Amino acid sequence: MLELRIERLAYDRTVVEGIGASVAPGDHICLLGPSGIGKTTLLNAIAGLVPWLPAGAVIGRDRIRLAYLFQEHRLLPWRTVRQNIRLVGASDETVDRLLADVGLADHAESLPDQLSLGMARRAALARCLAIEPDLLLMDEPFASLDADRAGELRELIRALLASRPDRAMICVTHDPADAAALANRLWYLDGAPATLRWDERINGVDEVGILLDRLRGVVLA
Ligand SMILES: Nc1ncnc2c1ncn2[C@@H]1O[C@H](COP(=O)(O)OP(=O)(O)OP(=O)(O)O)[C@@H](O)[C@H]1O
Repeated sequence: MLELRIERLAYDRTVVEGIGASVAPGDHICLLGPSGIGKTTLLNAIAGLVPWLPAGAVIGRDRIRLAYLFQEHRLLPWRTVRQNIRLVGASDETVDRLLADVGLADHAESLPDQLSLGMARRAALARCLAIEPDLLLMDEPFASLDADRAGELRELIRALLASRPDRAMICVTHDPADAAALANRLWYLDGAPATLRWDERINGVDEVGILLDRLRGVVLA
């Protein structure tokens, strides 16, 4: 689906370098790493939001549909939830179905400012799904939510991923619980400049625990 050959991502200094990896349909990747290491920068590069990245750094993106759930909801504040989702080309019927899926059936005509943080994030997720993405990128989708809301949203995303097995996902997170719930592959970004120190396929919560123990070994080594 995607081939990453990213030599360098730099602002005033090089943040990330030497990323070589491929992403296949059905990959559910959690991208972990210390704060400020470059996870969002890498996700942005994958999304095509780093304009100076040379052609050939991310191969295959032009052949897939991609949606990005940003940390902020990025809904247009002067449009209703329905209008925001219709902007990506969804019919009213699709909007209603997706809003029901994310538990916002009663909020189609609300403005984003009338929603709580968690509700706005679910509305943004519905907009992502309206794109029918082959690859769903998410940047800390559970950040700033209380444990109950985060758990609900995690469960919702897990169910949505299960409903279309060939869809791929890359989710930036700090929380190993997200990896346990959502991932079948873990990436760990670390170093200065940062690179993928770790790229492991996983399968099941026990294995996540074992891998995270090994990962702690890598981090502490
Ligand atoms: N637009 C920018 N201009 C200059 N430096 C930036 C910019 N965006 C990010 N950086 C720097 O690049 C580094 C990586 O930032 P990035 O947001 O990608 O890290 P992260 O791993 O996603 O962090 P966090 O886990 O805290 O969200 C940081 O040192 C950050 O200060």
